[in-house]
Amino acid sequence: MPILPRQATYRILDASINRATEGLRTLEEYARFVQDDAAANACFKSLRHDLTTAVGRGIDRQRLIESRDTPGDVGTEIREPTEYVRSSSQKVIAAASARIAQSLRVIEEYGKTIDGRFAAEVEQIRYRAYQACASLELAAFTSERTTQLAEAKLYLLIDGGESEQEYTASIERLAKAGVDIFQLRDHSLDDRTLYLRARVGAAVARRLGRLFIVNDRADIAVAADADGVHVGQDELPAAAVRAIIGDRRLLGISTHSIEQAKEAIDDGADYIGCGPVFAGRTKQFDAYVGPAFLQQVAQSISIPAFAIGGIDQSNLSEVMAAGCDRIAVTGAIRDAEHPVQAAESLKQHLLCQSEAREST
Ligand SMILES: Cc1ncc(COP(=O)(O)OP(=O)(O)O)c(N)n1
Ligand SMILES: Cc1nc(C(=O)O)sc1CCOP(=O)(O)O
Ligand SMILES: [Mg+2]
Repeated sequence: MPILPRQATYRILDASINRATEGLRTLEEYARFVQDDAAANACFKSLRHDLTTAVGRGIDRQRLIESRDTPGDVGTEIREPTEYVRSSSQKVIAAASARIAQSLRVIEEYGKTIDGRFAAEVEQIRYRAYQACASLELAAFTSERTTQLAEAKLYLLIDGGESEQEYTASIERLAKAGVDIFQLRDHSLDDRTLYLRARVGAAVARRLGRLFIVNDRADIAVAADADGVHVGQDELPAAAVRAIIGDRRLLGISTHSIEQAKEAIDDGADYIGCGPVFAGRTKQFDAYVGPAFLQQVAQSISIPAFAIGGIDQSNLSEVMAAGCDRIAVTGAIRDAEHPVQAAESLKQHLLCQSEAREST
């Protein structure tokens, strides 16, 4: 007497095999068409093929098909609201990876009631799938970051706020108002608080599809799982930062001349800050680069470049006339009477400029 009704076991196996192969196919397509990664594509294809071969060897296909009863399946009507929402390709990968891992485990467990050798084969496929899914998910994170960075226009430097609640509520409001990148820059916080703010800020920003960068501190950026770190000319050199953050997180470097901008690219920066363009209240300087530097950058720098220093609604047109449609600000939003409206307005002007440029 089998430990489970045979018909039910075959139904479970049939559903789980379909789920696993669909998940593997989802990742195969991503590796092939999004990542152009032939090795990853081949890896998922061989996993799918090996699963089909193992099933063909260990499970009676006729019984599998005969057990299928989709109209009578009480589970097809049950849906979580999140099943219909994938806000990024990385979330598609994460969902497919989870589905593959779960269904392979189900196949393995119920497969044991039919054929132990089949279950052992599926176990090996499951281990290989874990590794392949993790690699692809990490690669998806990286390309998502790069895409978000390439599309970013409005970058805001923030402090840690009066309280964690006020800080996260502000990030949420300003992300919805159009801020694409947040940078935590707060020299008054102790390391523990800086880390805690970075961690919660990075999580909130990720949930809202925004990037989160930590100022100066590569160690805290990694510990808090932020998207990257921003360093200045007198701080850790790029190679030392990379040794801490790796290749998957973003590196931003402050530049004050075209020579520094070119050097930053050679050093592997993902983006640069270009300033100080104008005088502002956040940080004092002896000299200002003005829009002339932005013009040089627009003509010869290929990575994303954010103009910074005293930029607000009153001088944004000068920045844009210099060919720059990306800005990093503090005071223009922090000190505005209505920060949300200030962010919305800056973003709208930046997007108009980009659209006008793309259409010419
Ligand atoms: C986007 C961006 N650009 C420039 C800076 C300035 O960095 P740095 O020169 O290191 O000065 P501090 O911010 O550390 O005072 C920045 N933070 N962000
Ligand atoms: C922190 C910082 N770095 C700058 C640079 O040019 O490197 S300008 C700057 C201050 C940015 O704040 P605000 O928008 O209020 O001027
Ligand atoms: Mg710095």
